[in-house]
Amino acid sequence: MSFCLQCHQLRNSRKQLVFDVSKDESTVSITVVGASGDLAKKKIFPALFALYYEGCLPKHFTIFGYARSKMTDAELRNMVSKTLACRIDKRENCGEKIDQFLKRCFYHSGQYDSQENFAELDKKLKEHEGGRVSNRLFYLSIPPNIFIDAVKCTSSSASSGIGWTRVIVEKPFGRDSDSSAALTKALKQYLEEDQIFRIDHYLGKELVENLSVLRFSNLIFEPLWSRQYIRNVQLIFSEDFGTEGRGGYFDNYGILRDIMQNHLLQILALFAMETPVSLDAEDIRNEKVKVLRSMRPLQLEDVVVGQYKSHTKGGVTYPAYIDDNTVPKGSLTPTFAAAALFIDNARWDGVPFLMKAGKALHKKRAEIRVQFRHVPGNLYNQNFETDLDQATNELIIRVQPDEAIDLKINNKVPGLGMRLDHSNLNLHYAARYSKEIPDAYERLLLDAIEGERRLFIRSDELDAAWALFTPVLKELEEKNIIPEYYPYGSRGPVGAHYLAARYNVRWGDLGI
Ligand SMILES: NC(=O)C1=CN([C@@H]2O[C@H](COP(=O)(O)OP(=O)(O)OC[C@H]3O[C@@H](n4cnc5c(N)ncnc54)[C@H](OP(=O)(O)O)[C@@H]3O)[C@@H](O)[C@H]2O)C=CC1
Ligand SMILES: O=C1O[C@H](COP(=O)(O)O)[C@@H](O)[C@H](O)[C@H]1O
Repeated sequence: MSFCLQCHQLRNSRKQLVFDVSKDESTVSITVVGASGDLAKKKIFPALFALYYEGCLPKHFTIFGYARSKMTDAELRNMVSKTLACRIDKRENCGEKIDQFLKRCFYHSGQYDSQENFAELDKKLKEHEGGRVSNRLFYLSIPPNIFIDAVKCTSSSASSGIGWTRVIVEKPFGRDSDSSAALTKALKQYLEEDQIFRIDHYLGKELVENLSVLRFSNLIFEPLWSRQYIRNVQLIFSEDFGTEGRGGYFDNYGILRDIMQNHLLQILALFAMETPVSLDAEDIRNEKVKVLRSMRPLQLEDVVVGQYKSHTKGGVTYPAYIDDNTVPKGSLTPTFAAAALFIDNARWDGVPFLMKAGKALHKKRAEIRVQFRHVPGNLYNQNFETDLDQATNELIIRVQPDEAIDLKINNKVPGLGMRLDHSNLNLHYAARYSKEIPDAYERLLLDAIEGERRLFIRSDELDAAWALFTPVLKELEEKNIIPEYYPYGSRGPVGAHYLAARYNVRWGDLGI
């Protein structure tokens, strides 16, 4: 019961309350299409369990796995149980809760383009729904080339009769403006825009959600949030592993499409948008679209691309990107990119927004760094021991790991002299809050169940995002631009530093 209460508190703090966990007699059926796959195992089933554990799923719910692989209900439960055992074992009464959860999980094997197989699924769903008002959520966790087949079959043969039907679509949403528009058009043949939940899981990360709170509920930040006080903004993503097993997918997309055009650009839009009229999904997304449309399409001279090469360290040899068997020989696909973007509006004119994203780098990290301008006529310029560039204030929002907000300030070193030092005012989540931070997929799945669209991508947002990246992606490919090779586990290509230097920027993560 305490779990339900927690969830009620969570819900009540949200604007839209769609159902009451304890009283609602309607049912929610969640079908994970592609249930045998990597994402389903790694993220979707664990997130669904976490929601169940927290009492956030409605009283009547059923989870179905759907894929071509032959599996019985017991085999699906076994697969889910294994993945849960290795991920969520720290919670109280976890074993008991897992058993209860698994009893609500079922499996149906079928093709993604078979109306007949989806009609069989529909029949099973109806049996479980027991004549209640049925709401159905389909999570398409399948490769993009079969999205449309699955959407067509879902909408014609397995959608809910009386309740709602929603479909979560995973990225990639196309690979350029044209393919994205074609995907949107195809989806809209079968679904209304308000049934489509395009997921960008970075929007579900705690510190990304907190970005608007930080800006709009603290007097001390919003007045500084402009070209007048901010020198540059850096959006940094790095992983300390390579494509490992996903090279086949990755090679068709590359880091600009895999991370920058979506995750980092979404963060940028939230960071830079004007104050929305309200916290309603449409108001927020309107502002995001506006700021994206005020941006200049990325220019080739403002991009540096790299690819990781093999490296031996401590007797271990780490593979090159092209050593992955699923990657075509001689592939030039970038596994690293740095880019400078600009927003041509009154607030941000001339402020470089620098992005850096890479795989197989020295650290796993995602952060936003805001470097403020110098203090004009600073009385203490002579008292710094380091160069003045390092004496500017910096706000660091660490999205992961070890979620934190640090504000770098200057202070006097205690003592009789007058020496200045830099220190961090910090909010480190692990120290401040004992509760575990929910995974992004938990938040987003709950939002989709509740019909909250704020953290999902609208089709015009997608168009605006692709308009910024499509020209440069075409140019990189047409001109066969050779990436700068960087050793696996390094800090990436030196070109990223030259690019930043062109705009008088020093990457803030250099010293860490
Ligand atoms: N994995 C990740 O970390 C992330 C994935 N995504 C996106 O989520 C979606 C799912 O990803 P992921 O789980 O990694 O994908 P998988 O490659 O694991 O595919 C999921 C399932 O789809 C079926 N499938 C795979 N290839 C084909 C094919 N060519 N034709 C028909 N069915 C196929 C398989 O099930 P079966 O054979 O049983 O039918 C497979 O288990 C993709 O759109 C991906 O881009 C997004 C972010 C991160
Ligand atoms: O969408 C993707 O994200 C993951 C990184 O997600 P995170 O939550 O673990 O930071 C990335 O590895 C993958 O290539 C990409 O498709």
